[in-house]
Amino acid sequence: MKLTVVGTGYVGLVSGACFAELGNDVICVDIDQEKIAGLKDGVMPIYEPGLKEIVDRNYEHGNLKFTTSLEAGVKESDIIFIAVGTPSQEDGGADLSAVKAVAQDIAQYINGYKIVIDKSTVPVGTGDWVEELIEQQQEADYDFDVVSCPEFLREGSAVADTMHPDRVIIGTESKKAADILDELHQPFEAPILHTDRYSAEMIKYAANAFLATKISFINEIANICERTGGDVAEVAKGIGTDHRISDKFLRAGVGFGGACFPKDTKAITKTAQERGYDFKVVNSVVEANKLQKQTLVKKLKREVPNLAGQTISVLGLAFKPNTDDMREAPSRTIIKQLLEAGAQVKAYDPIAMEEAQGIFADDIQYCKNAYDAIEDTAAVILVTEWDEFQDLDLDRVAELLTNPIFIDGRNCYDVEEMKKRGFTYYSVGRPAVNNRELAATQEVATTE
Ligand SMILES: NC(=O)C1=CN([C@@H]2O[C@H](COP(=O)(O)OP(=O)(O)OC[C@H]3O[C@@H](n4cnc5c(N)ncnc54)[C@H](O)[C@@H]3O)[C@@H](O)[C@H]2O)C=CC1
Ligand SMILES: O=C(O)[C@H]1O[C@H](OP(=O)(O)OP(=O)(O)OC[C@H]2O[C@@H](n3ccc(=O)[nH]c3=O)[C@H](O)[C@@H]2O)[C@H](O)[C@@H](O)[C@@H]1O
Repeated sequence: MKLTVVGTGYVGLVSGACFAELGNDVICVDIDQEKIAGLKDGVMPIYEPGLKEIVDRNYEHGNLKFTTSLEAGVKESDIIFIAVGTPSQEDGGADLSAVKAVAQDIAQYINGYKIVIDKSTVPVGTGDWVEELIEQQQEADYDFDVVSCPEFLREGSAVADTMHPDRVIIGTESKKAADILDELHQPFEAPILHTDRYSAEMIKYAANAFLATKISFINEIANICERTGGDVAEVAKGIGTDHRISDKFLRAGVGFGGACFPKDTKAITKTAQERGYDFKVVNSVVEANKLQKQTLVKKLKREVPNLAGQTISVLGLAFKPNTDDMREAPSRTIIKQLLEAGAQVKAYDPIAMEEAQGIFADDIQYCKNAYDAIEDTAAVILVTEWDEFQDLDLDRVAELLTNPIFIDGRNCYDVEEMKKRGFTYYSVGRPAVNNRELAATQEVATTE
């Protein structure tokens, strides 16, 4: 089939490349000329494992094309995916200006029956006004259908998620569009759910809000474990074996970040509020997440109450491993807190260093590896659980630190092991190892 994907970001590029890989002719359109020129030269605008191979292969084969011309994209394809960004506005609502711009362009260039698919995450009802806009602004009277097919890929595993989705949602009441889209999605061999357009739009927000709720829930259980005793990893395992709960998305940590959970939780509460409904659960999820991002520096301050003039190392800047995306990354809150307290920051991330320079400029020191970041610092804060941070040479880490203080935001290390090695070790929802208290206990033990 002939497809056009408008917006060559994570979703547009990955889904465009995957549809091409499955034998379709795909045109990827973007207004960003530099991005399109780079893609034509084989330069990926994002770091995503496995993506470059698929893009290169299909570009060379001629069934994946890149252009800035939406006119060509609309005229040459029967199916047009809208995959532009829908970032948060100041009030938390979704900024739909890019979706509107694309809808206007589609109206201008439509030249026959088209299926316009909204793949961007958009509030319920967006499909209605996209349809109205195209209907009112097109010059002729071409038939078209507007369908909601939300995307569920995760960054870092986007290619695998796209190729093997848990399900495909097709939100339309048009039988013609549904039949064509069934055929398009057949090769994914995934369950296809047909819904009306409103439900499809809501499914996306409900899914993200629910997953975010699981994370904030387990983070709060972790915070309580720290006060009562108990190990949150054991608790997560204990509740996760109940199939009704499942063990997925129950890793306590430093709060969720990224391009979607933060913005989509705010957008769904905003939509509810606009309709006179206070979405209490998700409002609390947002609030709990904001506080969670601040917990690591609070733990550090228990050991180093005055951070002014101290140098602290931060391991991991991306919001999660296997991506260079730093949108709403917890590292940003942590570094801001450290700088405001007068500390200096040495940071390292395996992939996101360039991205980080665009954000922190000269405010922090960029290091060439984890050990370089740790050297001569008063404490290390592990923020993103990249593989290479889960297997550090701990003796070397202890030697390089001026104080063996290790704040682990992702529970990468074993508490007993860290105790044995003499670290002051704080993790999330597990017992802390505090050298001062340890020394005191040992003293008591010796005197007794
Ligand atoms: N990033 C992710 O993992 C996921 C994102 N989503 C949703 O998909 C949508 C897209 O997200 P991302 O791919 O992350 O966005 P992005 O910000 O990475 O990319 C959006 C692209 O759209 C382009 N664009 C903006 N206006 C345009 C226009 N008028 N014509 C052509 N191109 C235009 C931009 O230049 C940019 O390249 C959002 O609604 C997001 O919530 C859904 C699932 C996963
Ligand atoms: O709408 C979107 O854009 C996407 O948002 C998330 O995907 P993504 O943000 O790429 O990454 P996740 O793996 O979901 O992680 C999000 C955040 O939650 C955190 N997280 C995740 C899982 C967990 O158990 N604990 C936890 O703290 C991660 O560290 C990260 O900061 C969803 O998982 C995707 O299904 C969805 O398509």
